[in-house]
Amino acid sequence: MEKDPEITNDHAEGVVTDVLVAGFITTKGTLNGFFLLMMYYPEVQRKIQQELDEKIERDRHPSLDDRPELHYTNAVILEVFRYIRHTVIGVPHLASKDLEFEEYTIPAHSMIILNHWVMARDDSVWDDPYSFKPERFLDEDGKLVSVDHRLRQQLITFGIGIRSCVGESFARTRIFLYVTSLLQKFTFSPGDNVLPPEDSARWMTKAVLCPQFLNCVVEKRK
Ligand code: HEM
Repeated sequence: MEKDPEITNDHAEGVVTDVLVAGFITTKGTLNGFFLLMMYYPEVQRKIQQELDEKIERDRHPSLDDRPELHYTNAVILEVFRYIRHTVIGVPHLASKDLEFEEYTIPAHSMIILNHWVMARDDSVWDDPYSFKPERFLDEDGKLVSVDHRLRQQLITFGIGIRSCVGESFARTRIFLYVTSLLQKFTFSPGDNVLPPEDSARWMTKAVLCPQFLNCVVEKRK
């Protein structure tokens, strides 16, 4: 604003709101969902910790270089994206010209909104879509299926095309680092707390879906 008089308070507020809404709330929502599911599925949490113990020594912090080795952990993160699907719909787009798609004609200037929720639960794509199954992203050798695998192509958590999420790489790397750093050192359990519903359809609807509350016990691992 100091250098360019055309940049106004409105622009600055817009950028801050974008980063807060598009960046913070979405990433926080994924992490809320992730740790909530770890409490619903303690055996999944244990398997991640086991993988971390095998692949990373306890006195070394996990880093992005460890990412290709942590197949199970990566599969769980992907399944959390699919299962909670907290960014229910995409950002509205406008058809720039008349389009033909299957039996539909979409006139120019129509608003197009992707329904991520339905896509993440489409039973013609996902086997048993209402179950939390990280193994669906692993092959028979327990390795993460490659990015061009049918299921990973169908999981468009961050949208698709030139207007897809600009924060995708930032979000994916931060989520990996949070998850691995925390589970390497701590175990999450409900203790005496009541957990919010596992089903994200019963969470609060804000800019994204988020659990109403999340209280838990965090214990240092021995
Ligand atoms: C788990 C975290 C995140 C999820 C699930 C997510 C998801 C999405 C989705 C579905 C879209 C719409 C894409 C489309 O319409 O095709 C989007 C757009 C966007 N995201 Fe993210 N996002 C996340 C994190 C972030 C972060 C960390 C930032 C920035 C720091 C960010 C900034 C944006 C912006 C600016 C757009 C609009 C892009 C455009 O219209 O060109 N997002 N995001």
